[in-house]
Amino acid sequence: MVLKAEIHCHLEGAASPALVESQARKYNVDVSNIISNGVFVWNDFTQFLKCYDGAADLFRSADDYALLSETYLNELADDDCIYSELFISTDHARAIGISEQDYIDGIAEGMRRAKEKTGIEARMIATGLRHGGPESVLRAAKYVAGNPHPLITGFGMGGDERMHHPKDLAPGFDVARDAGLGITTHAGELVGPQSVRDSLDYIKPSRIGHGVRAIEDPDLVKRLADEQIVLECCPGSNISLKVYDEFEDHPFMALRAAGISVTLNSDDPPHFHTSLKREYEIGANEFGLSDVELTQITRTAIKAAFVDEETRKQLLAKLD
Ligand SMILES: Nc1ncnc2[nH]cnc12
Ligand SMILES: [Zn+2]
Repeated sequence: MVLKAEIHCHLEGAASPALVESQARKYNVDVSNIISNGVFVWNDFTQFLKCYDGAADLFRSADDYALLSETYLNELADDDCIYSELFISTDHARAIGISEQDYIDGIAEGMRRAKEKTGIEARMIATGLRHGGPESVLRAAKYVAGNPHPLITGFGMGGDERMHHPKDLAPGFDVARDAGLGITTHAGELVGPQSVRDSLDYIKPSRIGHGVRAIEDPDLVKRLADEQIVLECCPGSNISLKVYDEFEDHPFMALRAAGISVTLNSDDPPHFHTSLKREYEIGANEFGLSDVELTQITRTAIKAAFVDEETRKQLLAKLD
């Protein structure tokens, strides 16, 4: 049995079609535009984001969010996951008209219940939405910096990487860093190496979400290895979004061979027909990783986690 850890998963993107359909019944909403035959439907990244927002729109109270985080974390724990970092977005709270505080308290309550039941440790990474622009990222950062929560330990950014330059988005990350939060950002998923380089220069993260397209530039690969930047790789997501056609084209093993710290993650599991368990299976079956090597990947994730040192020590001890 390989113990697992996940440091890149979007909470709203982890809601299963069954859970979204049950929420749709609760709020009497038609979801046939985003779910067909029990599967999320979208064709490209832009449509995926719309589908994601449609699912997120059905979580409308602290109780709904507690149910969502508890359900996902219990599933993870069943698959031998001991640690999970979930991307959250206070923009979603604003979109559904609940307070940021209710949104965060609901998620924290779900985390508490899952931990009580399974022992799984979890933290939140607040995110700004890139396509919302610099002001919206700054607003999200200011909220979490001004309202510290013990389970919010990082700040990141998702959304459309094709929009806005990291230089313009950096002020929000400066606020979050000054508040003591760990920093990560999506880059090198939809856009090539320049996006990763600009993110390193201006956003100064210790981790990059995806980052896989760095492989297109050998100097950047060396920089990522030298600076010990950890990549939150999500191979199933990359295949689903057609960043790569086949797993044999995926650069996971090449990045790893170049000395970069890589991890395995599910991103938005039901949208990409995956789970953390399946990502580890991809590691074994497509990339040829042994159980010892997969456990090393879990260790890398925990070493890179945005968590206090005592918790990190306890988690690492479980792997020995
Ligand atoms: N794969 C992804 N890339 C960028 N933003 C996202 N938000 C949710 N999933 C995402
Ligand atoms: Zn992501």
